[in-house]
Amino acid sequence: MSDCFETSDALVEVSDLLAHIRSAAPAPVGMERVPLTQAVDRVLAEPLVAALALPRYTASAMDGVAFAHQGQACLRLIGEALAGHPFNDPVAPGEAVTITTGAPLPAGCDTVVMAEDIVISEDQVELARPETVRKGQNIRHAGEEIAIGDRVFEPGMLLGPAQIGMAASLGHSHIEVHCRPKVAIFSSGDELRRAGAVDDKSPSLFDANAFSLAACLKRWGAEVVMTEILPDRLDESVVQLSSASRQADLIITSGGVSAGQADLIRAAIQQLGQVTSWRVAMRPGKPMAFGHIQKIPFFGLPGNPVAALVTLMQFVQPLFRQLSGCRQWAPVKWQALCEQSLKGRHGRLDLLRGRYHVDACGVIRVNVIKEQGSHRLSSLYDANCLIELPDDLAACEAGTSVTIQPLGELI
Ligand SMILES: Nc1nc2c(c(=O)[nH]1)N[C@H]1C(S)=C(S)[C@@H](COP(=O)(O)OP(=O)(O)OC[C@H]3O[C@@H](n4cnc5c(N)ncnc54)[C@H](O)[C@@H]3O)O[C@H]1N2
Ligand code: MOO
Repeated sequence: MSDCFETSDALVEVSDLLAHIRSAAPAPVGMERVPLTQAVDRVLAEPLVAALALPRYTASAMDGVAFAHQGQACLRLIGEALAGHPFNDPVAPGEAVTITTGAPLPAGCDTVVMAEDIVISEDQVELARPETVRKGQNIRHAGEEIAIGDRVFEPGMLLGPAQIGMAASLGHSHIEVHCRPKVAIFSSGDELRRAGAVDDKSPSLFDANAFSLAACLKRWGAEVVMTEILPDRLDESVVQLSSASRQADLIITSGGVSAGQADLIRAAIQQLGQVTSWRVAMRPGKPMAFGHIQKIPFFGLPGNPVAALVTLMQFVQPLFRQLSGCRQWAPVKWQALCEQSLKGRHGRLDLLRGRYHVDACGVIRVNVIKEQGSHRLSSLYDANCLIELPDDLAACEAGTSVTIQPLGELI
């Protein structure tokens, strides 16, 4: 890693910090076999190879009648084929069977006409519009979706409901996934009290960050192994962080990382490992620190509650996804027309809280939230996106196209 990350207190550019974090990320955590019922939002650790074809057999796609297509309008009904109860005899030309959706197509049949387009009287079937019938219609062919031996999913895939349904269709009751990365979360500051504790009326405040950060990480699939408050004492912080480094795959602190006399987090990390980057050219989030204790990555997020969550989304998330084994993850970004002029600060990427909507012509339009203070958590839930004002712009006019990060995709 470059000296700039080790020694300089200059602001690090966002793209440089992201590259540094990516290169410093450890290998993905180990794997475990879990029941499919617990696999949603987990990351696949081994390829899923099909031992079966899908569909498993050639079947009807409609409720109706099956027969061999020869242009005829009238057929003799000889039986029925149901999903789960196939018709096992061959069907001769001129004959038909009633059939349900998903029932195996009997031998001799190649076409299905749906029930709405036929008239049945006793053992006769009349096709209402024979001229519209195409040979082979309404048939699902064995193996047309998945062939035996196909690599259906590659490792690194995030498993959603459709992938889980597919794994079940292929007969898997369990699946090999990466373990949940273990995360230790600390809030730093003598002013902090744990929600639920007695309010001692001193100028104290309830710890918001441990809860908001843990909530976000759990959504991403973390196992949060501890959430503790660190006092403004170096020795105590060193002991607790050291203990966390023996239990967690990732350590996150919030607060105590800027330039005040009680900002001890960087000093604690320097005793145990290394801070390789401090202060990023981004607002909110400037005082963020990154480093490691032994091989365990460490993020020192700023204490202001919005800054803590925004830096979690921007910098912790990419590393967390790598740690989880995700191979394809990238942040979602859209272009939107800004309806107001925007003000930021030259030399920093401003991430303004905004609200986007899609207008009647399908254009995404965005407005900035009035109050942007990074202590105001309400600015994050009043918003539905972050608006990027790049570091080479101090302002932009109304009507400019800007990049937005939809919050629904981030947290
Ligand atoms: N001289 C400087 N002062 C400050 C700088 C700077 O660069 N130089 N940066 C400012 C920015 S930007 C931010 S953000 C804050 C972050 O500083 P810290 O990370 O050291 O955070 P604290 O000072 O401990 O706390 C800041 C603020 O947030 C409240 N807080 C902290 N933890 C929590 C929590 N878990 N839940 C709720 N609220 C929390 C804390 O009480 C403070 O009000 O520094 C600026 N100053
Ligand atoms: O990280 Mo701070 O939020 O810019 O006040």
